[in-house]
Amino acid sequence: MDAVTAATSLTSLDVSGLAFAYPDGHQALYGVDLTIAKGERVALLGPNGAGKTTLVLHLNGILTAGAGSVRVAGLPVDRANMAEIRRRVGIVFQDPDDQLFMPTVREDVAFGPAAAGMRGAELEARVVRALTMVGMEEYADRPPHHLSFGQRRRVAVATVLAMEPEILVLDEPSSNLDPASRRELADILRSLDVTVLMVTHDLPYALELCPRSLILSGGVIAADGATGDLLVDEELMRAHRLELPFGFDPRAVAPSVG
Ligand SMILES: Nc1ncnc2c1ncn2[C@@H]1O[C@H](COP(=O)(O)OP(=O)(O)OP(=O)(O)O)[C@@H](O)[C@H]1O
Repeated sequence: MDAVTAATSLTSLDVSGLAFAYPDGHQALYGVDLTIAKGERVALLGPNGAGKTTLVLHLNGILTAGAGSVRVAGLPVDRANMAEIRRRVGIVFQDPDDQLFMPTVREDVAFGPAAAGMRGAELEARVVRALTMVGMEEYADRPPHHLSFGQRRRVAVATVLAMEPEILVLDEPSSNLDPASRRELADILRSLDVTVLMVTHDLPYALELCPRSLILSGGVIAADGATGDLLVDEELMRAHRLELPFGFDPRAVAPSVG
Protein backbone atom coordinates (compact mmCIF):
# COMPACT_ATOMS: atom_id res chain seq x y z
CA MET A 1 0.00 0.00 0.00
CA ASP A 2 1.43 3.41 -0.91
CA ALA A 3 1.55 6.37 1.45
CA VAL A 4 -1.47 8.11 -0.09
CA THR A 5 -3.64 5.00 0.18
CA ALA A 6 -2.44 4.50 3.75
CA ALA A 7 -3.28 8.08 4.69
CA THR A 8 -6.88 7.69 3.54
CA SER A 9 -7.43 4.18 4.92
CA LEU A 10 -10.81 3.61 6.56
CA THR A 11 -9.19 1.13 8.93
CA SER A 12 -7.37 2.79 11.81
CA LEU A 13 -5.92 -0.36 13.24
CA ASP A 14 -5.38 -3.83 11.88
CA VAL A 15 -3.70 -6.43 14.07
CA SER A 16 -3.16 -9.85 12.57
CA GLY A 17 -1.78 -12.98 14.22
CA LEU A 18 0.15 -10.91 16.78
CA ALA A 19 2.15 -13.13 19.11
CA PHE A 20 4.73 -11.97 21.62
CA ALA A 21 6.91 -13.50 24.32
CA TYR A 22 8.94 -11.41 26.79
CA PRO A 23 12.69 -12.05 26.90
CA ASP A 24 12.23 -14.28 29.97
CA GLY A 25 10.15 -16.58 27.77
CA HIS A 26 6.75 -15.56 29.16
CA GLN A 27 4.27 -15.73 26.28
CA ALA A 28 1.90 -12.77 26.71
CA LEU A 29 0.11 -12.74 23.32
CA TYR A 30 -0.79 -15.90 21.42
CA GLY A 31 -2.16 -14.63 18.10
CA VAL A 32 -4.30 -11.52 18.38
CA ASP A 33 -6.52 -10.51 15.46
CA LEU A 34 -8.51 -7.30 15.53
CA THR A 35 -9.61 -4.50 13.25
CA ILE A 36 -10.78 -1.07 14.32
CA ALA A 37 -12.40 1.28 11.81
CA LYS A 38 -11.63 4.97 11.63
CA GLY A 39 -13.67 6.91 14.18
CA GLU A 40 -14.71 3.91 16.31
CA ARG A 41 -14.47 4.00 20.10
CA VAL A 42 -13.55 0.57 21.38
CA ALA A 43 -12.89 -0.65 24.92
CA LEU A 44 -10.22 -3.27 25.55
CA LEU A 45 -11.35 -5.29 28.56
CA GLY A 46 -9.78 -8.26 30.30
CA PRO A 47 -8.50 -9.53 33.61
CA ASN A 48 -5.15 -8.65 35.15
CA GLY A 49 -2.33 -10.21 33.20
CA ALA A 50 -4.44 -10.76 30.06
CA GLY A 51 -1.93 -8.98 27.82
CA LYS A 52 -3.70 -5.62 27.37
CA THR A 53 -0.64 -3.46 28.08
CA THR A 54 1.54 -5.78 26.00
CA LEU A 55 -0.87 -5.34 23.08
CA VAL A 56 -0.98 -1.55 23.51
CA LEU A 57 2.82 -1.33 23.54
CA HIS A 58 2.82 -2.93 20.10
CA LEU A 59 0.58 -0.25 18.64
CA ASN A 60 3.32 2.38 18.46
CA GLY A 61 6.29 0.07 18.27
CA ILE A 62 7.50 0.24 21.89
CA LEU A 63 7.37 -3.54 21.58
CA THR A 64 7.72 -5.21 18.21
CA ALA A 65 5.79 -8.23 17.07
CA GLY A 66 7.35 -11.63 17.68
CA ALA A 67 4.99 -12.92 14.98
CA GLY A 68 2.16 -11.36 13.03
CA SER A 69 1.64 -7.75 12.09
CA VAL A 70 0.23 -4.43 13.27
CA ARG A 71 -0.88 -1.78 10.79
CA VAL A 72 -1.99 1.74 11.62
CA ALA A 73 -4.07 3.35 8.86
CA GLY A 74 -2.51 0.79 6.56
CA LEU A 75 1.08 1.56 7.55
CA PRO A 76 2.99 -1.39 9.02
CA VAL A 77 4.39 -0.72 12.50
CA ASP A 78 8.05 -1.31 11.76
CA ARG A 79 11.35 0.46 12.15
CA ALA A 80 11.10 2.23 8.77
CA ASN A 81 7.77 3.89 9.68
CA MET A 82 8.40 4.54 13.36
CA ALA A 83 8.30 8.36 13.31
CA GLU A 84 5.03 8.38 11.35
CA ILE A 85 3.53 5.63 13.52
CA ARG A 86 4.38 7.53 16.74
CA ARG A 87 2.67 10.61 15.28
CA ARG A 88 -0.41 8.60 14.38
CA VAL A 89 -0.76 6.56 17.58
CA GLY A 90 -1.05 8.62 20.73
CA ILE A 91 -0.87 6.67 23.98
CA VAL A 92 -2.08 8.25 27.21
CA PHE A 93 -0.49 6.23 29.99
CA GLN A 94 -2.22 5.56 33.28
CA ASP A 95 0.07 7.85 35.28
CA PRO A 96 0.09 11.38 33.82
CA ASP A 97 3.42 12.02 35.54
CA ASP A 98 5.00 9.59 33.07
CA GLN A 99 4.05 12.06 30.35
CA LEU A 100 4.54 15.49 31.93
CA PHE A 101 8.10 16.60 32.56
CA MET A 102 8.44 20.21 31.36
CA PRO A 103 8.30 23.36 33.54
CA THR A 104 4.92 24.46 32.15
CA VAL A 105 1.81 22.88 30.70
CA ARG A 106 2.37 24.82 27.46
CA GLU A 107 5.88 23.37 27.02
CA ASP A 108 4.67 19.86 27.74
CA VAL A 109 1.92 20.12 25.10
CA ALA A 110 4.32 21.75 22.62
CA PHE A 111 7.00 19.10 23.15
CA GLY A 112 5.79 16.51 20.61
CA PRO A 113 4.94 18.87 17.75
CA ALA A 114 8.18 20.85 18.38
CA ALA A 115 10.19 17.63 18.24
CA ALA A 116 8.47 16.94 14.91
CA GLY A 117 9.77 20.31 13.65
CA MET A 118 6.82 22.63 14.23
CA ARG A 119 7.66 26.21 15.27
CA GLY A 120 6.22 29.69 15.87
CA ALA A 121 2.56 30.62 15.42
CA GLU A 122 1.66 27.20 14.00
CA LEU A 123 3.04 25.49 17.11
CA GLU A 124 1.30 27.93 19.45
CA ALA A 125 -2.01 27.42 17.63
CA ARG A 126 -1.57 23.63 17.90
CA VAL A 127 -0.94 23.90 21.65
CA VAL A 128 -3.92 26.18 22.25
CA ARG A 129 -6.18 23.89 20.21
CA ALA A 130 -5.13 20.78 22.15
CA LEU A 131 -5.51 22.52 25.53
CA THR A 132 -8.91 23.91 24.53
CA MET A 133 -10.09 20.42 23.56
CA VAL A 134 -9.50 19.26 27.13
CA GLY A 135 -10.67 22.51 28.76
CA MET A 136 -7.22 23.39 30.12
CA GLU A 137 -6.30 26.48 28.07
CA GLU A 138 -6.28 28.67 31.18
CA TYR A 139 -3.59 26.51 32.74
CA ALA A 140 -1.02 26.87 29.95
CA ASP A 141 1.54 28.74 32.04
CA ARG A 142 1.18 26.63 35.20
CA PRO A 143 3.72 24.00 36.21
CA PRO A 144 2.08 20.59 35.71
CA HIS A 145 3.07 19.49 39.22
CA HIS A 146 0.86 22.25 40.67
CA LEU A 147 -2.24 20.75 39.05
CA SER A 148 -4.62 18.17 40.49
CA PHE A 149 -4.39 14.57 39.29
CA GLY A 150 -7.50 14.97 37.12
CA GLN A 151 -6.10 18.16 35.56
CA ARG A 152 -2.76 16.44 34.91
CA ARG A 153 -4.57 13.59 33.18
CA ARG A 154 -6.34 16.09 30.93
CA VAL A 155 -3.01 17.76 30.11
CA ALA A 156 -1.56 14.32 29.35
CA VAL A 157 -4.43 13.80 26.89
CA ALA A 158 -3.64 17.24 25.38
CA THR A 159 0.05 16.32 24.89
CA VAL A 160 -1.14 13.43 22.74
CA LEU A 161 -3.90 15.36 20.94
CA ALA A 162 -1.33 18.02 20.00
CA MET A 163 0.17 15.42 17.66
CA GLU A 164 -3.25 15.10 15.94
CA PRO A 165 -3.13 11.32 16.17
CA GLU A 166 -5.11 8.87 14.09
CA ILE A 167 -5.73 6.72 17.16
CA LEU A 168 -5.92 7.78 20.78
CA VAL A 169 -5.07 4.90 23.10
CA LEU A 170 -5.90 5.41 26.76
CA ASP A 171 -4.74 3.17 29.58
CA GLU A 172 -7.26 3.24 32.44
CA PRO A 173 -8.41 6.81 31.75
CA SER A 174 -10.93 6.89 34.61
CA SER A 175 -8.60 5.60 37.33
CA ASN A 176 -8.15 7.93 40.33
CA LEU A 177 -10.65 10.46 39.02
CA ASP A 178 -13.47 11.79 41.20
CA PRO A 179 -16.97 11.34 39.74
CA ALA A 180 -17.13 14.87 38.25
CA SER A 181 -13.67 14.57 36.64
CA ARG A 182 -14.58 11.12 35.36
CA ARG A 183 -17.69 12.50 33.70
CA GLU A 184 -15.84 15.55 32.32
CA LEU A 185 -13.20 13.31 30.76
CA ALA A 186 -15.97 11.18 29.24
CA ASP A 187 -17.49 14.33 27.72
CA ILE A 188 -14.08 15.29 26.29
CA LEU A 189 -13.49 11.83 24.81
CA ARG A 190 -16.96 11.79 23.29
CA SER A 191 -16.36 15.18 21.67
CA LEU A 192 -13.16 14.12 19.88
CA ASP A 193 -13.16 13.20 16.22
CA VAL A 194 -10.58 10.45 16.58
CA THR A 195 -10.43 6.67 16.82
CA VAL A 196 -10.27 5.65 20.48
CA LEU A 197 -9.01 2.43 22.04
CA MET A 198 -9.51 2.50 25.78
CA VAL A 199 -8.02 -0.09 28.12
CA THR A 200 -10.18 -0.21 31.20
CA HIS A 201 -11.37 -2.22 34.17
CA ASP A 202 -14.15 0.36 34.62
CA LEU A 203 -16.95 -1.50 32.87
CA PRO A 204 -19.62 1.20 33.31
CA TYR A 205 -17.19 3.67 31.69
CA ALA A 206 -16.67 1.27 28.79
CA LEU A 207 -20.44 0.98 28.38
CA GLU A 208 -20.92 4.72 28.55
CA LEU A 209 -18.21 5.57 26.02
CA CYS A 210 -17.57 2.64 23.75
CA PRO A 211 -20.24 1.05 21.55
CA ARG A 212 -17.88 -1.89 20.99
CA SER A 213 -15.62 -3.85 23.33
CA LEU A 214 -12.97 -6.50 22.96
CA ILE A 215 -12.18 -8.97 25.72
CA LEU A 216 -8.53 -9.97 25.78
CA SER A 217 -7.95 -12.99 27.95
CA GLY A 218 -4.97 -15.31 28.16
CA GLY A 219 -3.29 -13.48 25.28
CA VAL A 220 -6.11 -13.93 22.76
CA ILE A 221 -9.25 -12.00 21.83
CA ALA A 222 -11.95 -13.98 23.60
CA ALA A 223 -14.89 -11.80 22.57
CA ASP A 224 -15.61 -8.87 20.28
CA GLY A 225 -19.03 -7.27 20.21
CA ALA A 226 -21.41 -4.58 21.37
CA THR A 227 -20.35 -3.54 24.87
CA GLY A 228 -23.89 -3.92 26.24
CA ASP A 229 -24.19 -7.46 24.84
CA LEU A 230 -20.87 -8.56 26.36
CA LEU A 231 -21.57 -7.07 29.79
CA VAL A 232 -24.93 -8.87 30.16
CA ASP A 233 -23.41 -12.24 29.22
CA GLU A 234 -22.85 -13.57 32.72
CA GLU A 235 -21.09 -16.75 31.60
CA LEU A 236 -18.66 -14.83 29.39
CA MET A 237 -17.99 -12.30 32.14
CA ARG A 238 -17.32 -15.03 34.73
CA ALA A 239 -15.08 -16.96 32.36
CA HIS A 240 -12.83 -13.90 31.97
CA ARG A 241 -12.91 -12.65 35.57
CA LEU A 242 -14.90 -9.55 34.67
CA GLU A 243 -17.26 -8.23 37.33
CA LEU A 244 -19.72 -5.38 37.22
CA PRO A 245 -19.84 -3.06 40.23
CA PHE A 246 -22.38 -4.13 42.85
CA GLY A 247 -25.89 -3.11 41.81
CA PHE A 248 -24.87 -1.93 38.33
CA ASP A 249 -27.31 -3.10 35.66
CA PRO A 250 -26.00 -2.62 32.12
CA ARG A 251 -29.55 -3.08 30.78
CA ALA A 252 -30.62 0.09 32.58
CA VAL A 253 -27.98 2.19 30.78
CA ALA A 254 -28.70 3.58 27.33
CA PRO A 255 -26.16 2.10 24.89
CA SER A 256 -23.35 4.48 24.00
CA VAL A 257 -23.69 6.26 20.72
CA GLY A 258 -20.77 6.06 18.31
N1 LIG B 1 8.57 -7.22 31.23
C1 LIG B 1 7.95 -8.40 31.37
N2 LIG B 1 8.64 -9.55 31.41
C2 LIG B 1 8.03 -10.75 31.52
N3 LIG B 1 6.69 -10.90 31.60
C3 LIG B 1 5.94 -9.80 31.56
C4 LIG B 1 6.52 -8.48 31.45
N4 LIG B 1 5.50 -7.57 31.43
C5 LIG B 1 4.36 -8.28 31.54
N5 LIG B 1 4.61 -9.60 31.61
C6 LIG B 1 3.62 -10.70 31.72
O1 LIG B 1 2.85 -10.71 30.53
C7 LIG B 1 1.49 -10.98 30.85
C8 LIG B 1 0.61 -9.88 30.29
O2 LIG B 1 0.90 -8.68 31.04
P1 LIG B 1 0.19 -7.30 30.69
O3 LIG B 1 0.81 -6.25 31.57
O4 LIG B 1 0.20 -7.09 29.23
O5 LIG B 1 -1.30 -7.59 31.19
P2 LIG B 1 -2.53 -6.58 31.38
O6 LIG B 1 -3.70 -7.23 30.73
O7 LIG B 1 -2.16 -5.22 30.94
O8 LIG B 1 -2.75 -6.62 32.96
P3 LIG B 1 -3.31 -5.51 34.02
O9 LIG B 1 -4.81 -5.49 33.82
O10 LIG B 1 -2.93 -6.12 35.32
O11 LIG B 1 -2.64 -4.20 33.73
C9 LIG B 1 1.39 -11.15 32.36
O12 LIG B 1 1.41 -12.51 32.66
C10 LIG B 1 2.65 -10.48 32.87
O13 LIG B 1 3.11 -11.08 34.05
